[in-house]
Amino acid sequence: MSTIEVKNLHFSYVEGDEILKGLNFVIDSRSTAIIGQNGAGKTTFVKLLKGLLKPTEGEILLNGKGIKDMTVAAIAKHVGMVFQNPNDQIFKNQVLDEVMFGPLQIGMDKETAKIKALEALEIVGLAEEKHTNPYDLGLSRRKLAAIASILAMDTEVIIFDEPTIAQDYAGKERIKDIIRKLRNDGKTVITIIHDMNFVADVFERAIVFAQGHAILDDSTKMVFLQKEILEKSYLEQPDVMKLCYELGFKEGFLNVEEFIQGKMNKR
Ligand SMILES: Nc1ncnc2c1ncn2[C@@H]1O[C@H](COP(=O)(O)OP(=O)(O)OP(=O)(O)O)[C@@H](O)[C@H]1O
Repeated sequence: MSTIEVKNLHFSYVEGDEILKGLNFVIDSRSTAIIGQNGAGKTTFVKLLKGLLKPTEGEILLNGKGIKDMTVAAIAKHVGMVFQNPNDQIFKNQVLDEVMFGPLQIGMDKETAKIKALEALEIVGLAEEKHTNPYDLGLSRRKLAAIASILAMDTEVIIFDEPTIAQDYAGKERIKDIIRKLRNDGKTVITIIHDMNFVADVFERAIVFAQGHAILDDSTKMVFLQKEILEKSYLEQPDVMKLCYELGFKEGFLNVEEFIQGKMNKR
């Protein structure tokens, strides 16, 4: 289990226009969703975490070491990131080669890289497609191939940027299982996401970014109970929670399973 400490983190692309205005939190073992309206600075934050951008002030410590003192290649051995658009990530002609590329880049030997790649393809449900050209896969399965290529690197930290875009129900369920498995395997999972129902189903912690600050940071349930603050940040509660309030229930249930469980317990 790795530790990530974010200390007084500031960032500006353009001088005088701060995007991040002093973030402070510690990422722990809980699976964490980062939510917030468009332009809130979520992607900027994860780019800082990957070392692709440098803070203008403050720092991020990975296992106690300042990220700004590490090379992007050194950070890549610890932090893997699945990009929003798989086309930004995929460039090999065969799924297996694509999924082996990341592990080889971070110094894994060929044999281990192949084993890790085949395992990862199994996890995302693409074992049968190892010889397929990734561009012959539809967008949702291409995205799963991109996820496999990061899983195969076996990094301690895995970041997903909008994993559910272009996924149908089955794809979303598979990605939920992947995130739960990673978390249970002791990986640190951080996900930028706009789909609040997905957040409610999977993540243990939610951090809300707004105007350069982390304005809420708590268990997913506690965050979603802050209806007024969420509305000010142009965020919605999950559908089941909204429905329960509309129907007059006092409790804030996150999803169908929790609702059924809560009602059964009262019988
Ligand atoms: N390379 C860049 N140069 C200048 N400004 C940028 C650059 N990249 C992002 N920005 C600006 O920084 C702000 C934060 O962008 P960022 O992509 O981090 O937000 P986000 O919360 O990830 O948004 P979204 O949910 O739309 O992906 C936005 O106002 C954006 O226009």
